[in-house]
Amino acid sequence: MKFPGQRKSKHYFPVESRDPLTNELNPVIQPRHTHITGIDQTLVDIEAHVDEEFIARHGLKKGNSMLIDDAAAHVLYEELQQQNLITEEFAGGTIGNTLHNYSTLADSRSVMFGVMSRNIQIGSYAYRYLCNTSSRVDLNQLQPVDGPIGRCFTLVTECGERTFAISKGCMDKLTPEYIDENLVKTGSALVLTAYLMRAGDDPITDAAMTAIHYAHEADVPVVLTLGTRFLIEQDPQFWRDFIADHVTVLAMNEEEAEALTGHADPLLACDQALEWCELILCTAGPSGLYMAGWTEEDSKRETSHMLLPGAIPEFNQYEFSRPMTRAQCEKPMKVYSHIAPFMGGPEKISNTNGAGDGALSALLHDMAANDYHKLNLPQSRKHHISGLCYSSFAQICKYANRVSYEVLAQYSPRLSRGLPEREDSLEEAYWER
Ligand SMILES: Nc1ncnc2c1ncn2[C@@H]1O[C@H](COP(=O)(O)OP(=O)(O)O)[C@@H](O)[C@H]1O
Ligand SMILES: Nc1nc2c(ncn2[C@@H]2O[C@H](COP(=O)(O)O)[C@@H](O)[C@H]2O)c(=O)[nH]1
Repeated sequence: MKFPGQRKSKHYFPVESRDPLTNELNPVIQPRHTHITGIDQTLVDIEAHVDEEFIARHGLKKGNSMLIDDAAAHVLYEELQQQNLITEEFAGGTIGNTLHNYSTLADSRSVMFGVMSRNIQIGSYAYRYLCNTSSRVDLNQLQPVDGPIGRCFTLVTECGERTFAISKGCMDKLTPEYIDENLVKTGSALVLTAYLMRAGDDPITDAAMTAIHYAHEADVPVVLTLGTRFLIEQDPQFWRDFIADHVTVLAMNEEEAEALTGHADPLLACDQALEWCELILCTAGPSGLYMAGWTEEDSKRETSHMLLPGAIPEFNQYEFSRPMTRAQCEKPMKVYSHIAPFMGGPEKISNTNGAGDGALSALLHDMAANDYHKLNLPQSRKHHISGLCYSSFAQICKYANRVSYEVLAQYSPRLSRGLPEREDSLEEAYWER
């Protein structure tokens, strides 16, 4: 497990290089490792640059992710091929991307539950999916199916917006027996997407609910990313109840946040959604990102950054506090943080595909690092108070933002490598420039 956020460690990280005093108290020869788990619809992104007329002609809605049937997929694919519009084909799926990016950043194991074609031809989509996934993502639990994985036509229009048309294949055929109870229960987090709930009669929804049940039994945080506003605005009350009943950490963009809460202001949306869950990551495109959560009143920490105006005045006052669940607090108080895009964003953004998933993988890294540190150094001062994360709200914002930038700069939703090694301190080497 790498240190989250590539900054100088004040606590012992990696855990082997500890203070000689604590070594005597509790010698650890081999650190104990942690992992996270996730469920996804196994998908390959087929990226093409098209105009808005193309989107409308194929009955799609700009910015949405829509399911299309085999006939529509055939027509779409034929046209893309004939006009030579396909620019890239790479492994996708919102949770697949998040697990891959987590494993790349943390240099640590994640486990993916999903399906995979039983017979794989070299060069097929299934083959590409496997080739384009980090070897730190454990794919041994995948359920074999007799058919293709899904295809996600990722149609990028001139403004950089991406519209998804999903040809399902067998991506929703995952059954609950393929969810390994022990792996979920021993994980640092279980990560899911709202897309898993739109599978109709296919079993992946039951598989997700089974995993959620295992996670709750073992007190493992359940992390949900909302996917697209179009899905949420169909039935916001369903999602509010779902989050209140099942979700610990919620990730969304500002449009999904508005669909969920009715608030266009991301800060007010976060404030509202905090009534239903414990921690929120809300990305807001060119406006950067917000985090909101709970901390213990008695251990809150004041920021040294400028106090920010907003719908909640000086909302970032305690952003140096660490996120906790309400159950971990005697006197819970709400904390908010915001950050503008790293270095103002890359000079050129060809598309924003996967920027939000990238931010979430950084948050997951911080959560898993906390678990890892606690498992190996339970007596550390860090764990006198139980927290959800290793770092403060402000520090996680920086890290998440930095990772989004990297995804935007490299034209693919999956990181090809971790953050640059020279960036051994975000504050000194990079951030303050
Ligand atoms: N146009 C942009 N300029 C600068 N940074 C951006 C831009 N779009 C996205 N980002 C960065 O990427 C993060 C995630 O982007 P966003 O578009 O909100 O995610 P999603 O893919 O979930 O819609 C933002 O918080 C910001 O840091
Ligand atoms: N599991 C699913 N993933 C989907 C679906 N529609 C799109 N996607 C994936 O989202 C990422 C991009 O994420 P974002 O951060 O830009 O929102 C992309 O790689 C697609 O594969 C879906 O229905 N299910």
